[in-house]
Amino acid sequence: MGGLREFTTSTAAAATTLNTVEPLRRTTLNRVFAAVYTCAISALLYHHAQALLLHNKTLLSFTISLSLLVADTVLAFMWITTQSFRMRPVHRREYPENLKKVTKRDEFPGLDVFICTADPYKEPPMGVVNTALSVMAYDYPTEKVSVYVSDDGGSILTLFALMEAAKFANHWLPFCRKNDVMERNPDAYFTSNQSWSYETENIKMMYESLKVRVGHVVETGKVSDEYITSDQEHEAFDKWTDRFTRQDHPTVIQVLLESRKDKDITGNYLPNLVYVSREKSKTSHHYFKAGALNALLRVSATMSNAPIVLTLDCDAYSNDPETPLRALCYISDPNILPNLAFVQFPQRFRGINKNDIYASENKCLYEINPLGHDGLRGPHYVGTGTFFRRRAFFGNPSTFIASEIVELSPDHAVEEPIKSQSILSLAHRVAGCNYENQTNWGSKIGFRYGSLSEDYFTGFRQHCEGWRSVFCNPERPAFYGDAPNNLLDLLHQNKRWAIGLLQVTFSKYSPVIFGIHSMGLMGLTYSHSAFWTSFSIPITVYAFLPQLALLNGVTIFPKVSEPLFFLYCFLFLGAYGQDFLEFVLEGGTFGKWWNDQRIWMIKGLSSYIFGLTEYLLMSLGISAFGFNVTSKVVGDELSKRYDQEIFEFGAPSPMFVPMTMAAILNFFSFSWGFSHIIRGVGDLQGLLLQMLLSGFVMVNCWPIYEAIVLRSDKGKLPAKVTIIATFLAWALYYIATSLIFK
Ligand SMILES: O=c1ccn([C@@H]2O[C@H](COP(=O)(O)OP(=O)(O)O[C@H]3O[C@H](CO)[C@@H](O)[C@H](O)[C@H]3O)[C@@H](O)[C@H]2O)c(=O)[nH]1
Ligand SMILES: [Mn+2]
Repeated sequence: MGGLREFTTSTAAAATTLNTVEPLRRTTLNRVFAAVYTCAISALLYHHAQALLLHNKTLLSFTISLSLLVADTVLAFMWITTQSFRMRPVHRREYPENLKKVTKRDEFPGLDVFICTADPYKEPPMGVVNTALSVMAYDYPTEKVSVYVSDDGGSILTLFALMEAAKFANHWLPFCRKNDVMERNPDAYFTSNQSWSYETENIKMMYESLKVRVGHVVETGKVSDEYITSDQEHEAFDKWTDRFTRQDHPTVIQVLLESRKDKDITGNYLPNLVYVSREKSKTSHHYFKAGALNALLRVSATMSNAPIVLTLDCDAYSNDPETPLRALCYISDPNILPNLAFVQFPQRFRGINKNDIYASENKCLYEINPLGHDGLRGPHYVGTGTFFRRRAFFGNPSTFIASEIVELSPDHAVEEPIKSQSILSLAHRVAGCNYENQTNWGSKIGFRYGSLSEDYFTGFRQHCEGWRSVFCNPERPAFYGDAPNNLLDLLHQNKRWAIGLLQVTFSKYSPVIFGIHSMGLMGLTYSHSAFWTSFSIPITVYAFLPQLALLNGVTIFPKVSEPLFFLYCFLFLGAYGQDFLEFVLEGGTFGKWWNDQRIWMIKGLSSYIFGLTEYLLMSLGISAFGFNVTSKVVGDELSKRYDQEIFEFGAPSPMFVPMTMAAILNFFSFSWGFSHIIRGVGDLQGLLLQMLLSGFVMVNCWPIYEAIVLRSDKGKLPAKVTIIATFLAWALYYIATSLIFK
């Protein structure tokens, strides 16, 4: 890593500002509010405990007090964990224009880009091609850039697409440079660019014909001879023998472009482009994406061993060619560098509809909470858009852990050309599926194993080791990816995350114990995500219990005349109000916030409950962990409904059942309450809060009512789900009424 050190000192010599950091103005207010809110929570929990200990004479009052105590304790705990990122939020800014002033481009450190893909049908090869081209065309010395694509799908289609990309890069890279193109993802460029010239027309035609060839190959599922132009390509495709399957195949490493050798049409060097499909066998564990990334860490070490590594999901294309320079503004800062593990850019998504109906932007996770993390040890690693220092994968900032062979060490210099026999055979060796046996990979070095949320776990372990990270959120989004575009995909994705988090929560590295012990408040930020699934407890309680009580005319909240009534109002409005303010202050709109809180409720009634259940089953050995890749394919009809902001249910799934039950039950309880008010019977004062709550849940459930009653399109709620949910809601009412409310 000599290269990185020299680079730092030379820039440090010039006293030019590369980055600034500033506390957010709302910090003091946050702290005052935290003190007041803590008192309010304590008062409420005291009230519940008292009710439970002193006044519980019947099964009814006991059940109610206990449920409310448990639900509110969970909410209180989760609220406390959020304080960790409200205590010291910061905004950073970086000045890449200054970097250009003080450093010569040929002093920039090398950059290895890792792109992961896993399934040519859920992750169309054209998407991978566009992502690869967008980073190959970075505004960065091309001979310092190496792009490695990991293909866990072991697909000849993806390899073919990348070969085509390599040929197209010859034209695309000079075109971008010459015309100073911002969208270096060709697809995005041709969709948005309106000004035409002969040159543009020409390159567009090339791109279109590439698309046709790749499309044809993907459609037929094989690479026919007409598309193979050289013996080298033949040799590569010949590796796909009859015995080759995605779960069982030898390593395939194909150098598609070699920098310092391959030149584009204007005579400039091209970056390295390497296709890697690590060895797979049915008898060994592959650790999903973490395993893929570790294989890339090693393969890239043998070939280019750049000190900076950028990890990207295959859909996360670059939207700004300056991005590596922004990362360098931190990496080259001698005040930050010694402990710096990574610079994290937020995940941003293309094609989100106006009010973001599925809250796919995940604004709190990707944009708001990281500001708070950044005032402590830095943002969590979110899997993509992350510039790592290679050194951060080998031990803590002061103690280096060597890997088993010297060639994989971060300061090992690669002397030979990457296509040389010795390099290629070493690269194959380190991509083998038994290579990691009896090594520290996945436990002490590299990306860490043991969680389906490998990003969360790896970043967490690095922070525990004493590393820090930096959050970089420039105005022009650095990367754009694909968000799930239907409800079920979203719920499945969140279920996977939930399971991944639980694997960490209940490991020996649990954030609440190990995390808080090793890094205090920062550990609390990780505890917040670790217990996401626990939100399902209060959400379930508040979606069903007050409503069942209402249907039985039983009051469970304070009357309007009692002081406790105002405590409830304050707690509710305080939490929602603060959440709303943060959302809007960071550029959100009311519409998006509203959907964000709705989706939170929906996840609580599906992803989290099912994630928890599946985690338990898996821990008992009843089912196995799997990584279900999120589809990046968009169907026409589906995307039309998405653009109209209509919820997509479509396929019948058990995940829809609890939320539909809640919708039905809240409708009936609200109607019951309403009819009693009209008739002037019942205790309105006592039942008011329950009525308000039912009303609130109903407004949130509006898309579900629509999907049950008003719609006839393919995305409506399947009748099967409605029937089962109605039956279960009725059964719940019947059981509760006859056992508890009798
Ligand atoms: O065995 C596998 C499974 C997945 N992937 C890749 O992992 C990435 C993320 O998969 P995706 O289905 O898009 O999951 P998301 O939930 O959308 O991804 C988020 O959550 C993941 C952890 O669950 C992180 O790895 C991602 O970076 C983060 O964007 C994709 O590029 C896949 O190709 C692999 O390489 N190998
Ligand atoms: Mn994804």
